[in-house]
Amino acid sequence: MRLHRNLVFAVIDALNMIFNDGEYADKVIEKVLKFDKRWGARDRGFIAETTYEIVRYKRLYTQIAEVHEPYAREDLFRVFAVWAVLRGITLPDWKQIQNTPERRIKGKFDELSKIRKIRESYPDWIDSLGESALGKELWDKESKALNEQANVILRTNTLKISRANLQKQLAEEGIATKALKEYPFALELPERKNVFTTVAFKEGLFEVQDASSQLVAPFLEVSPGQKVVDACAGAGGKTLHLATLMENKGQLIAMDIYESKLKKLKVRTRRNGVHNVDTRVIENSKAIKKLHGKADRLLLDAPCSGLGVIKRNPDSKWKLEPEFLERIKGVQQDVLQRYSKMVKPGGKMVYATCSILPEENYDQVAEFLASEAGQEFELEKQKNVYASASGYDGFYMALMHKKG
Ligand SMILES: C[S@@+](CC[C@H](N)C(=O)[O-])C[C@H]1O[C@@H](n2cnc3c(N)ncnc32)[C@H](O)[C@@H]1O
Repeated sequence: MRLHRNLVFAVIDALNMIFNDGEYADKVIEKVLKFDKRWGARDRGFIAETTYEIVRYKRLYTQIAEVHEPYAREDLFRVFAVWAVLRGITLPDWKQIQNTPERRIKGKFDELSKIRKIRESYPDWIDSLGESALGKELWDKESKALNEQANVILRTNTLKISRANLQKQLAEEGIATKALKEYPFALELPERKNVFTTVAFKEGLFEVQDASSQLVAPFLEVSPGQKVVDACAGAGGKTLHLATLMENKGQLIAMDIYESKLKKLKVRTRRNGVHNVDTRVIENSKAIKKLHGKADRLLLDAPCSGLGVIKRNPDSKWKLEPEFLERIKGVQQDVLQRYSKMVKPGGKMVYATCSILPEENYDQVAEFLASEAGQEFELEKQKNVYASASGYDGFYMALMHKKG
């Protein structure tokens, strides 16, 4: 591979914004890719993938490069040179990376790779938490699997098209896909492509949604005509999926504390041809009380650490803090306690997170079931999805019913 100066400079700029200015990697990539209109798909791919790879292995690469935060521009070039040497790329004769000690880099890599938290690049606290929560064997696998690049997965909007026909239409638009056997609505792209410019996307024939995330809505066992509440709907990834399972019939109430997210959801419902969604901002407890005892089904797709979706958001490894985890666990239990009252007798509720930590998952459900609010509920089934076993994001979901 030949390195192009302007593309490498774009990577350095991106790393500076992510590591030194604390900006989110996805937003930074979006911004940097706009620097030069002449860049083609390959150039863009190089910038995005190299930046993400360096963010993923930040601890390993910065330790090999012997640089410390905040990183000067020359430090970021040293980190980049480490990445290139370990990839077996011949370094060009640029002054920024002159005298890169290739043998020393390889030697340090061999030495530091013996230590999991450095090899897989996790902060100390996440690495010890992962091992104590999941056990050494599972965390060894999971910490590695969460560093793999996430493939693009689509969910067919079955309100408009079947999966087989969507696959055909995308093929006509030059997008090859593979139907995933165990995920009835999913198509996976073997090769990364921008799917948002396709006619199929503009017509609302699919949404981009990880395969594990596609397991959540079916777990709630909804049917057409029901009254379903999605209480942490955000921009509506799962709301849209619930609407397809309800065949656009019945009432689907999408709630969130942020109006801005619900606005994005509305745009998506229009594109998807979804007509049964009613959005409600949770400004105070009134919005919840109004629905006490009314819902046939309730989805609590709770805010969480996101430790299951590190593939997609590798910078969260460096942004997440123990205090945030403690705070979010409080929100998770509060949501279970107060929002569960919306379920009517005989109704069902799913509590889900994109975390792999038992303290955000089963432990929360167990605490809820043992509390006064949980007395009327029984756990029907639960599922832990690990990236190392599924190849997709890490998730947790628990289905509970309220006694009739
Ligand atoms: C995991 S995200 C939801 C993702 C969304 N369901 C999807 O599939 O695209 C969790 C959501 O909970 C919202 N949230 C945080 N605290 C909340 C609360 N107390 N009540 C309701 N929603 C809350 C966040 O704004 C965020 O959108």
